[in-house]
Amino acid sequence: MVFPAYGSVSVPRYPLDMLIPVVFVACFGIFWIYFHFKRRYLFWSKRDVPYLEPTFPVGNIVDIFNPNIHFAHIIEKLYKKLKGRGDYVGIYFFRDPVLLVLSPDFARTILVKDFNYFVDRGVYCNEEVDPLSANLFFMDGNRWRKLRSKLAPTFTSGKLKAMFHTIVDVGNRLDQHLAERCIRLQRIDIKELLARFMTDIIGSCAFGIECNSLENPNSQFRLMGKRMINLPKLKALKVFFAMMFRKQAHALGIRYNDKDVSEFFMKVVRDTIRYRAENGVRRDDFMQLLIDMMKQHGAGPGESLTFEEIAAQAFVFFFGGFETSTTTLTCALHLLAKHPKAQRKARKCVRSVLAKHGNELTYEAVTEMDYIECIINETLRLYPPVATIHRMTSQPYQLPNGKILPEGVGVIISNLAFHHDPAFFPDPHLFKPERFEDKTFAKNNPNYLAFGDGPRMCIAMRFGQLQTRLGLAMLLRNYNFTMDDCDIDRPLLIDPINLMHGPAGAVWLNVERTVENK
Ligand code: HEM
Repeated sequence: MVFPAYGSVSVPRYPLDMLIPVVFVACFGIFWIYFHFKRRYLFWSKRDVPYLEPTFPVGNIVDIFNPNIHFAHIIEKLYKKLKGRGDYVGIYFFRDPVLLVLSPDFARTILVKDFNYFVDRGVYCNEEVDPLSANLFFMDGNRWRKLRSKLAPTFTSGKLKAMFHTIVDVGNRLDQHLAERCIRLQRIDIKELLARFMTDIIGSCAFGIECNSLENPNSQFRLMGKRMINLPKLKALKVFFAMMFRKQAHALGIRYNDKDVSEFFMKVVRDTIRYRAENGVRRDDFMQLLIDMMKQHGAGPGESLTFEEIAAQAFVFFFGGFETSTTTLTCALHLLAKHPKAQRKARKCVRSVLAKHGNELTYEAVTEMDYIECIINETLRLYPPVATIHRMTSQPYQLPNGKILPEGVGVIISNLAFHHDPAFFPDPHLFKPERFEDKTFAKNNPNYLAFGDGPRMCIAMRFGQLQTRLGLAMLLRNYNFTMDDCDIDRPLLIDPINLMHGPAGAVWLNVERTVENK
């Protein structure tokens, strides 16, 4: 064995000559990024668009690193600051120019009149690693157009009527569930209860599956729903990175849905399709309509709905359906507990319409409950679950000042800011369902964008309205909702990390079965 002589052992060196190139490369990198950003920051001035001076590297969204503020509130804050500078203003999300729309009329131009220039939503998705992201919400261009026209017939009033009894069945189970618990006053986390209720409705309507999460809070569908909504901080950061840096996120293969969540939904869809085919089962639900579409459109290449496409649409119906409607109903009940007079009026409306319909909750009865409609509209005005509307130029677009926006520039519309602007809704922070008593007010109002607008507005608006109205009617018919005195003046806190704009944590209300004339 040969031992090296002490004198020949080479002493490890951490020398300056290794450090210097590293520091040099780092400095060069930082300078390069800095100048790259600075060049990008000339985008709006070159196009004579009024803009807000950006700060390197965050642009105009400095608050993005504040973990206590929701993205929709950051945009609302910018709107308040910049309002009065015209129809639109240029801002920057990190290095990317984004057009912030300041007037509802210009919002309508983008969403409706000039829609052909703004077909894309421009949100990140990566179909290769995450097949469920190939859904209507994320898709762009011609693929979106084709899919939208195929899916639109899913939500006609005829189809909704056929599905109505499925929703009522789940509603009856909710009634029974509460009846057993609320003979005397009970304090209930209404958000959790409604999330389970909505999971059961959407599970049934989108997948044709009895999730039974009302009875079993740990049902797999409920757990999956929670996983999609309550993002851990690291995952939220990843999603946020993907939104801001789409190309880089694509290259890194970032996915929204965890692999096991994705596999769970794919398996449910596969099993459902197989079960129905083998047993000749048909149901009045979205899944059946999707399966029928797979058969109908199976003619030409590119025309058929593939299994992955079916799974992705069922998934977006589940995700889009349960969280938006849970948030709406939770906020509505919270507001009604704060405003007992409005709650009594709503209950009276439900009971008097039901009396006319032989005490049966029919489709026609629910659509006749005008005051319930006003409450849902006012709730969505105050708390829109989708609180920013996104578009991206899908071809070069000439701005009203004659300058051209190239393809791929983001556009953001803050429906939350419009809804809270006293110029459009006097006393915007007060709960006044009566504002919507004139039925045309919500329909033709460019300031009210709870479901978006134009060809890309919420495809399931009528379904969302139906299930929230029905849920509210069922609950108000037999239950009274109140809150403890100490909670009356406390505002509803919004969860800053959730992609949707909805309440943070539990929402506790006192629930009690009511007597007929109360
Ligand atoms: C109260 C309930 C709901 C609200 C407030 C709501 C709101 C919205 C909004 C604001 C958009 C974006 C519109 C735009 O960009 O112009 C949207 C899109 C969408 N929503 Fe809803 N939604 C609700 C319920 C539902 C339900 C129940 C489903 C599914 C069953 C659903 C599925 C979708 C889909 C698939 C899109 C994308 C449409 C497209 O890009 O073509 N939503 N929703």
